Amino acid sequence: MEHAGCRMFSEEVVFDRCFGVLLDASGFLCQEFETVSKPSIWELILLSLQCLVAGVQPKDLGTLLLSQSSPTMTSSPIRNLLNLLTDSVNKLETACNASGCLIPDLHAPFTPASEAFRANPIAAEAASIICAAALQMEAILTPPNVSLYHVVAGHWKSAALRVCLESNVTEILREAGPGGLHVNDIACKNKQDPRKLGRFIRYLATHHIYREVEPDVFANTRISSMMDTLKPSKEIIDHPETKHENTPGLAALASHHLDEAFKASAVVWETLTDPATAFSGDPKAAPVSRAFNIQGSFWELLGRDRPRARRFNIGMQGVQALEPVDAILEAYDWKELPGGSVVVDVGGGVGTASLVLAREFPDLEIVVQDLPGVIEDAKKLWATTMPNRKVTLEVQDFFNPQPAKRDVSVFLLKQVTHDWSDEYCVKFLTQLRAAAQQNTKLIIVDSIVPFACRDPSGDDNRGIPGAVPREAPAPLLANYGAVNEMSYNADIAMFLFFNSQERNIRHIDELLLKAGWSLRMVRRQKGGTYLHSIEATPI
Ligand SMILES: C[S@@+](CC[C@H](N)C(=O)[O-])C[C@H]1O[C@@H](n2cnc3c(N)ncnc32)[C@H](O)[C@@H]1O
Repeated sequence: MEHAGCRMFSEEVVFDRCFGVLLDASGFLCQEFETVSKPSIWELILLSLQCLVAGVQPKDLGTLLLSQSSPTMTSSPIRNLLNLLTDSVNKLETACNASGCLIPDLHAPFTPASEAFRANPIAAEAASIICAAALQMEAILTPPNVSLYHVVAGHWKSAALRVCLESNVTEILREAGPGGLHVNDIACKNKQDPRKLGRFIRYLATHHIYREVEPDVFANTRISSMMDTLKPSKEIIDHPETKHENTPGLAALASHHLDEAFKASAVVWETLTDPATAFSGDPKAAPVSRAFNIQGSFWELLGRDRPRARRFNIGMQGVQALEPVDAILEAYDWKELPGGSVVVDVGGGVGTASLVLAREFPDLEIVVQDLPGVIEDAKKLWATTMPNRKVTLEVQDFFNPQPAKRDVSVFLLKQVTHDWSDEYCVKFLTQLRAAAQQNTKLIIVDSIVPFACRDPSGDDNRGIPGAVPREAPAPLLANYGAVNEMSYNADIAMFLFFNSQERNIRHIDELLLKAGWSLRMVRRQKGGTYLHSIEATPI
């Protein structure tokens, strides 16, 4: 007997229905979830009663039983990922509520505030786990041919992005606001064919870079806003040659990668199979030289192409700006050095890192070494920034022997080794070893590429402190997967441009040993920086 709005059952009906539901649900579980160990009879009775009252079908009872994940039941991989997701979303929301930070809105432009939540390590870690779990779930469930084509078609997406970046779609859409703009109006401004342009924007909107607000009307997302030069669209459409001047630099960097790196990528296989370049470590054997048909290195290409050189420099300044200026202070326990200790910043550029050390540690004797033109620029910089600080700004090719009679406490090599292939690195590391005393430290500051699997070397007998990075919880990839992709991107870029590479910790260890140095510890820097510090001593 049933009333409107509520159900009334006689005892017999309850028993019959319970029993029926129980039988059906057990059958369903046996058929559909063969790997699941059997729930107890009491769990089944309780849940079947709940189902009966709620009007749930036996098939759904099976699913419900799984979701309640009794300790006796084995979880599926996607259920494990879902649990990680749920747990991490809880942690992220709690951390954001406590700090007053917002979880970013995909449809709002990037601002420093939109990323502020990452300053809290618990929130940052939770966000990484959520991304890694979601991507792994996607890899499990997306048809494998589609997954493969995410990568096969990578260069088509790059081509679409280049079209939008170079034709200033982001700036035009910024001016249109969140309601977006019809593709005909976008094309009218950037002088493109709307039927072609719309297809590229839609392709990117399918990956959350831009948003199709209504058919053929597009708006920016937080991701596309990263390409914004923040200049009026008319100005950069009329004067493309100065588009990147006085900008944050990420658009310049992306433009450089979508141009030179894109073209170099097209000839990677040819470079690896040509006997003249396949096993060479020469910078002139990099794919970029083949792509642009030049005999020299990438530097020579830039030397004869001013606009590309200018864009590259603006992009590099943008990358440098992402790195906290004071990160060098965490690279070594500088305060343990007695007053008068000599720190040599090898290939130190204009001395950006040394300026920080000179300010914080007035008693250190600092030497910045680089090639002649760079040292000229360094002199100008130090004269204006720290006119009263005694510093040695020295022209020194690091492939040559170091000046004799200098008792060096620390040789610092910041972002130098990744510019060179192994054979060249061994040459300059050997020169530094020849000039080292037994107590000299070598500090290499560079990125360290993580393995995509768990690294057992933390447990080996040598136990190098810091050698193994923080690893993601199982069943995630130990390196957190594609959310942590930037160091692999950088590695491939170093190959394309310089025939060099970013290295993993075992590779760095081997390189040091070949040049007479012994790896002692790794200082993993905090705060999202991609640079870490490797300390070595003479063997
Ligand atoms: C990527 S930059 C790093 C600069 C600096 N260490 C920093 O982190 O800001 C590499 C530096 O190595 C310098 N360099 C390249 N070849 C060199 C050589 N043979 N001898 C000395 N310096 C060199 C370059 O001029 C450049 O300043």
